[in-house]
Amino acid sequence: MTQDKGPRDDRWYFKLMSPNTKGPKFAWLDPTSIYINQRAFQDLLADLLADLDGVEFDVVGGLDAMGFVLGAALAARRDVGFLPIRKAGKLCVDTDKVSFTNYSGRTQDMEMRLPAFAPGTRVLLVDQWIETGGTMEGAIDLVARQKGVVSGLVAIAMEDTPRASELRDTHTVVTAIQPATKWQEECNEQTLSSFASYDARDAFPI
Ligand SMILES: O=P(O)(O)OC[C@H]1O[C@H](OP(=O)(O)OP(=O)(O)O)[C@H](O)[C@@H]1O
Repeated sequence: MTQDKGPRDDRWYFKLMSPNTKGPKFAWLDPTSIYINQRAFQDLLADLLADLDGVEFDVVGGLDAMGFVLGAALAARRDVGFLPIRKAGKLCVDTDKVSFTNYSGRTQDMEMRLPAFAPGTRVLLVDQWIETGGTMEGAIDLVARQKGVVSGLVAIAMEDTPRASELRDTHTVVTAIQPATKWQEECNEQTLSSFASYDARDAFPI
């Protein structure tokens, strides 16, 4: 059931997120349009940072590719370093590797440099969006294997799929789309009512 969270349920910048125009091989949603617009990007960061208040971490681990944008911005604001977790075959240093399957059903490999941090390091994992949770689970594994501590998971949106919901039960999760809001319901249905009036020009830099 929808829970009215007042202004928190009405984050104006969600309306800038683009629908898929390329068909089922692609994600249903493209949040990157939020990044284009200075006001939207700053408001998104401010909302996430407000909810991260009290969450302690030593480094932000950003997931390839779009988690780099959000993760690096949050790391800079919180004055910590940034650790890229990359799709396989890109890093020219020693790496640890996991396989994961994401929303597309494709199995891919993901790598993190080895070593990346000392045991006990607190890592905040950031990705743009979580659907099945497969990608995030892979990143959690990589951190655990180097004896890091996952201090939280951050994304713009996380669908209430079974594995993603399990992540909410087992970790501190901060998402711009708040659980039990109308945006969350729409996200679960993989269509936003704002798509009907979507205009790419609304996201243009001011
Ligand atoms: O929860 P899952 O089902 O695993 O899917 C979520 C992943 O898919 C999207 O990225 P994508 O792989 O499309 O790559 P991109 O970041 O390069 O756009 C998203 O940013 C997550 O990384």
